[in-house]
Amino acid sequence: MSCAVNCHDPAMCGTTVVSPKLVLEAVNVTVAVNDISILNGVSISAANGELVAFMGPSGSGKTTLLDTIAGRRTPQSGFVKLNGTPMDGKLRRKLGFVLQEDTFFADLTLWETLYFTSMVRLPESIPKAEKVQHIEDLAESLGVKKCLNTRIGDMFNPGLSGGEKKRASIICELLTDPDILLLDEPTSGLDYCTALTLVQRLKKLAGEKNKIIIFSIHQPSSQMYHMFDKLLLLAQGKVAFFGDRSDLLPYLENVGFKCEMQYNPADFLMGILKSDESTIKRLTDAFSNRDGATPLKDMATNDKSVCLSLAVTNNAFILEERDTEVQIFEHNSFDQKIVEETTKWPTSFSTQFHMISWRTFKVSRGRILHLYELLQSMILAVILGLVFFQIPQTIDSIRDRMGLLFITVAHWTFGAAFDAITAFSSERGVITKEIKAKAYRVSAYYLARTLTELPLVLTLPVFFYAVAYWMAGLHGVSQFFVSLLVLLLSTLSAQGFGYMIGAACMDVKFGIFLANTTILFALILSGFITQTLPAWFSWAKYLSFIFHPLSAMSLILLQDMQPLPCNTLSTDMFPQCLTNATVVITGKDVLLRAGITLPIYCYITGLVIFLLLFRILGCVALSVRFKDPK
Ligand SMILES: Nc1ncnc2c1ncn2[C@@H]1O[C@H](COP(=O)(O)OP(=O)(O)OP(=O)(O)O)[C@@H](O)[C@H]1O
Repeated sequence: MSCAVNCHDPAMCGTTVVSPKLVLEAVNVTVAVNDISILNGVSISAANGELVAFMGPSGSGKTTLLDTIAGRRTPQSGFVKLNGTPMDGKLRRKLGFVLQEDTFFADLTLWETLYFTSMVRLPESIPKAEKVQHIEDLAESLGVKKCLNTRIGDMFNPGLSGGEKKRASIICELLTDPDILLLDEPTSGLDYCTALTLVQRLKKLAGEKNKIIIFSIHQPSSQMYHMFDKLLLLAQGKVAFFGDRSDLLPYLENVGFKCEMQYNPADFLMGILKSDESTIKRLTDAFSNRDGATPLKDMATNDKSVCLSLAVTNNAFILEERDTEVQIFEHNSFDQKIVEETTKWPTSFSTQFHMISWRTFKVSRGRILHLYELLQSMILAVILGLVFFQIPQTIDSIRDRMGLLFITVAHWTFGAAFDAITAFSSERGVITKEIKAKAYRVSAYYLARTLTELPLVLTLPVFFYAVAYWMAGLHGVSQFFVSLLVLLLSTLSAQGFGYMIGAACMDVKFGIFLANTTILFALILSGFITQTLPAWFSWAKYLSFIFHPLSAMSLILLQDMQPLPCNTLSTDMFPQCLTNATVVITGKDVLLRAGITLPIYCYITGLVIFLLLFRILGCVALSVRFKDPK
């Protein structure tokens, strides 16, 4: 396969314009973290049709600058403008950002991933058939059409290759036809030919579709280097050069750094950018103090690659290149429809809800109803069923009944909460990327995620409880269904608790620690482990989200139990057996002893309040997390 590039090929080098002129500027951007300067007065500008490369050693600030341009980081000073207007949420919709890491759902195929993106991020006015065609066209042009039905994969179950994933990330952004495309190290991890082909395609895209394409790159080959229109050299957060690529080597020679003919200019540049402090200081000082520095806005408008004039007639763009060539492009209705929709959410709440539900169901089904999960639940239920097999109707076996209820509720509380925390953390990367790209509303995500998982989350507890309940012979049919309902509500409340912790804690380990500690406290406070809490602290059990379902289930299963005669073993639990050996113990006595004194609706109400509270707080925590940077 030949990797040679014909840079005299107009299609490859890009000379056509199909949309109005755009100038993106970052002016005097300064970013610092904890008083450590990361970017120091960096200014760049780019116009459409240009391919701009950011080069610099690792840690020089390339990603930080891309993040700042994309609005993912707020600079301490300086600003980012598009055509002179400060970038805000609306203008950022014109911008696509391909992150350094490719974050996807590993279990989805490439087709499903692209289909989801196009359905939520493209306006509803575009027919589905057109969206599907758009996916296929982009997959074709970036050379991944053959793997549309391959799953994305991860390190455990590989799917797409690294290069294919990178191109998938680029297609996800290109689907919305952004005017500006930012890419953080799109060639990292790719072999020479794949990387070169990718840069060729970006170059072609910038030229043919008239986009501003800005990307960071570590070590471009000589062929790649000559495709860049503009170049930013960063060293220790300062600009060592920014301008036309063709001006760079003459400029460096002027300030005392001559690149020999036989050198790859990129290697030469990286060599000087990685040299000692004094050389870097010389370079950055020379650039900031350069004579006759061209004002930034002129740097963009004077650039040769945008020396084009644009005229728009009815339904066609007529383009004149300054030289001789005249080209006419049919107005692209697909692009136009996207442009019209840049000022609001691309799709309605119901479409976002529908598509996120569609994806959640596909992703969660494998996770929650995994064969191991089912086996684990069934084995545990059978073991409990055997240990508590057909519990006899005697007073000393009351502890066993309550013990079985306690284990059941505790098991599903821990299970649902931890599953929610870990699942949430595993998809956090994708969600963060999509929400920051304004693909959908946080509320649509949260509602779809919560409702879609309901049937999946509830399946295993139903199987578990059915096996354990009937093996232990806890009670009759109606009590089974009512107590099962309470168990399911309790599981949902625990899942909501997990979502809330997952949304609030960036650190998964801390989230698990927090959830573990809180659930243990809730178990202790429930009154089923100890009843020796001080009287002044007795109200605390109502704060336990486990006390309410346990109390409700105990009421359902014990309140109408047949009266049981005292025996010598029951005197500890029921002091009345001491004074009168002929007395019988009723369900009411048992419940009173366990501190369950309220009617059942009070406990169910308490449980529902916790359920709703956790869900609402989870949604608030997510919204705060993804709040738009100013
Ligand atoms: N939140 C942060 N807290 C502390 N330091 C940070 C933070 N973010 C970035 N930095 C530091 O800022 C510097 C620039 O980081 P940045 O990721 O922008 O570099 P880069 O040029 O993209 O590097 P690479 O090529 O390795 O991706 C690094 O030294 C990094 O450690």
